[in-house]
Amino acid sequence: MIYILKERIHHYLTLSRQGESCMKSFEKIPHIDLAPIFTHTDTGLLSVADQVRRIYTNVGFAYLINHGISEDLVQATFQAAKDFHNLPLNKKLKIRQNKFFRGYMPRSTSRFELSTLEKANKPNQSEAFIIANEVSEESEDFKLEQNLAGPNQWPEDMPEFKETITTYYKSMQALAKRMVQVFAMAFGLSPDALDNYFREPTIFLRLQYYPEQPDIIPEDQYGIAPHTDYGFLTLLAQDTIGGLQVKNQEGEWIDVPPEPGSFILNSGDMIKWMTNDNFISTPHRVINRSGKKRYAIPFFFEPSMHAQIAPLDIFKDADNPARYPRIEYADHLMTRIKSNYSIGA
Ligand SMILES: O=C(O)CCC(=O)C(=O)O
Ligand SMILES: [Fe+2]
Repeated sequence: MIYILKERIHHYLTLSRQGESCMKSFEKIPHIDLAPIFTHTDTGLLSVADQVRRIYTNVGFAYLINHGISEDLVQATFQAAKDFHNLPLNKKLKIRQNKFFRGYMPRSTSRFELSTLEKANKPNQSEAFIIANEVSEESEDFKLEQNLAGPNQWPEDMPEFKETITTYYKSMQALAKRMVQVFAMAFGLSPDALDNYFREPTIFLRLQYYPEQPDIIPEDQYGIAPHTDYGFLTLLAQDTIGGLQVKNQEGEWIDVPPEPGSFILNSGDMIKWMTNDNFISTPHRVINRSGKKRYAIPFFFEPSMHAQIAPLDIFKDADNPARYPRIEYADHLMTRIKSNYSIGA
């Protein structure tokens, strides 16, 4: 099975390199039905991997349906996000984001300054509650207080909040791990070929809140300014308000309207890096023009801090040498965080 996919991907990559300039850009976001990956049949997995390859070499975003996560859990998590953001400011500030990036991020403390994308001069009009992966107290990073290795912070007296968020986190982690296997197959590798990069995955779960913005919004005033995600993949739940847009190859901003019951999956910079630019990491942004509060819950699944990331052999040959050097994931992540946030160890 793997062999067939490998042949196919080589054929496809040759074609897409030849036809790069005439590849049609996208105008809407495609769907991926995940039901076949839970039936564990080879053909089912292969057909999903095939769609993943087509979509993430071209669009970089898709709606996932039949993903196996209960809608009740998603709704409970949105309710928890609202409960948190409705707390009085002084309570939220008690767990203000620590130097490990965890806790409450007030408005105006992040902006995305990326040379390759549009410049954001104004801070993002959003707030967040952030938890990240637990790190062993025995680890070097924890002892040295580096690479965001430190404790999560939870609001006082809200045990059910912690329980709901933890349950959601664990469910999303299981789905993300499965999707890494699907991506491995989409790369033309065996399903477990990428597992080593995610032995101690770097994970961020953010409860994002975008307040109502005034009717007239200056050009460069965003809920989140244009950016690409730093890691490997992001699984996003958004509420019914809308406002997320992604940029196609023509430079047009395409809406990603809410579709209840689905997640959005987008590929991050590490997928682009490991595939030597064969897969893409698509710029996106949020502008909340609805006149209402917007909530969104992105789950970021990223390589282990000390994973070594370089273009994979299958994406290199004499005519296509590596476009990126080998890096340690922590170096990439910390550089991005330091340039975009007013916090970070
Ligand atoms: O709020 C959203 O819909 C997207 C958030 C996002 O892009 C991010 O947090 O990286
Ligand atoms: Fe993002």
